[in-house]
Amino acid sequence: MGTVPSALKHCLSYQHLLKEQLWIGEPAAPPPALHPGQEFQISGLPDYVKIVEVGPRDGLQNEKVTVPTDIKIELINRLSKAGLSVIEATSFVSSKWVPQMADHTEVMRRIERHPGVQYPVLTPNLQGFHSAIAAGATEVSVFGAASESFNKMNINCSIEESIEKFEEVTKSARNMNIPVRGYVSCALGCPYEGNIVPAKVAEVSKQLYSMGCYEISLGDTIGVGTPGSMKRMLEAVMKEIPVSALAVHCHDTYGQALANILTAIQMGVGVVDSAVAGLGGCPYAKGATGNVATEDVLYMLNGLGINTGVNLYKVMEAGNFICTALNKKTNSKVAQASFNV
Ligand SMILES: CC(C)(COP(=O)([O-])OP(=O)([O-])OC[C@H]1O[C@@H](n2cnc3c(N)ncnc32)[C@H](O)[C@@H]1OP(=O)([O-])[O-])[C@@H](O)C(=O)NCCC(=O)NCCSC(=O)C[C@@](C)(O)CC(=O)[O-]
Repeated sequence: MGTVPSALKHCLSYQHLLKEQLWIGEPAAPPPALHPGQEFQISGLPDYVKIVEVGPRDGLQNEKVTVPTDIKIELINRLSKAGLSVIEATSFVSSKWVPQMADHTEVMRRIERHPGVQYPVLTPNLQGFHSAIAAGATEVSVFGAASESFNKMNINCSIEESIEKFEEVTKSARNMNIPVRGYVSCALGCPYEGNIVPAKVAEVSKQLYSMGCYEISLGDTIGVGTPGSMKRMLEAVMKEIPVSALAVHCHDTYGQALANILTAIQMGVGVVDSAVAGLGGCPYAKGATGNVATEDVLYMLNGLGINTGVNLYKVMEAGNFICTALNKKTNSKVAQASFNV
């Protein structure tokens, strides 16, 4: 904001904008009446998009300094009050591999659970699944990849071996009525193999869907995708899986995340993963930056008249809380503009 004249800054002050309906999380305003012959330029948009907030897990897992458990719990509690219906809380992985998530049990036991909010956790195998259930998880996610090299680096087994482990998890989960979500990482590129063909993404997605995952989240793990590659990948996956069961999970390394999400929702995808303050990165994808910021996704969706049920201002406050606790600057453009940081 350094070169913006102060008069303009005053015009668009945070206090002023907060008074606008868009900013306080009220249902999106109905579109203005059209003149005869006038059409909206953006077609095929849904009325509602579900946001899956992954900040407490994907966002924090990559932090170098151990984040105190109380801070994680407070973050989740604040997000729960913002109207989000899904908050990915932690992961039941090896603490030798991802030390930041070692307090998973305490997090799950101590968070305030709000009615209507799901708190899924990552479980790569049966061991993680049983620990998660013992800690009170009522929804889990398995996480595979469309790249052999990434899968090996991330969960120490081949894609085929991982599918066998995930089948064990989904079978146990089915017996306990626990919903399972499936991730496919490297859907638009891999840090070790580069380009990934859409057919491979479709193949792994189909395997996860066939074993009972109710939703498949397609991860642009290193944020290299563009609307073009997103469209090609989704076309391939949608031949195998109904679009109603798909989600997109975009990192913003190359600044393409919002454009990619818009492309996905125009193609019928109704679920978007994002992280408060754009926190994040994957420990096994060096150089990849954070997830797309929840605040920025909400701002875009509000502007499109798409309802999410989420209060943008409360998410911004939660983002401010975690950034202050971590002593870092938010990656959300919306929060930067609003708080003048
Ligand atoms: C998957 C494992 C556990 C395999 O790890 P492994 O070493 O191959 O496992 P193992 O079965 O050979 O067991 C070795 C040790 O790990 C323990 N172990 C075994 N399983 C568990 C478990 N569930 N929880 C806790 N401990 C576990 C097990 O008890 C044993 O302990 P020891 O006897 O040596 O003391 C390991 O590779 C791991 O933890 N990897 C970390 C994966 C991870 O969290 N990655 C980041 C999340 S994925 C992501 O960010 C991408 C995503 C989802 O956001 C989407 C996108 O952006 O694309």
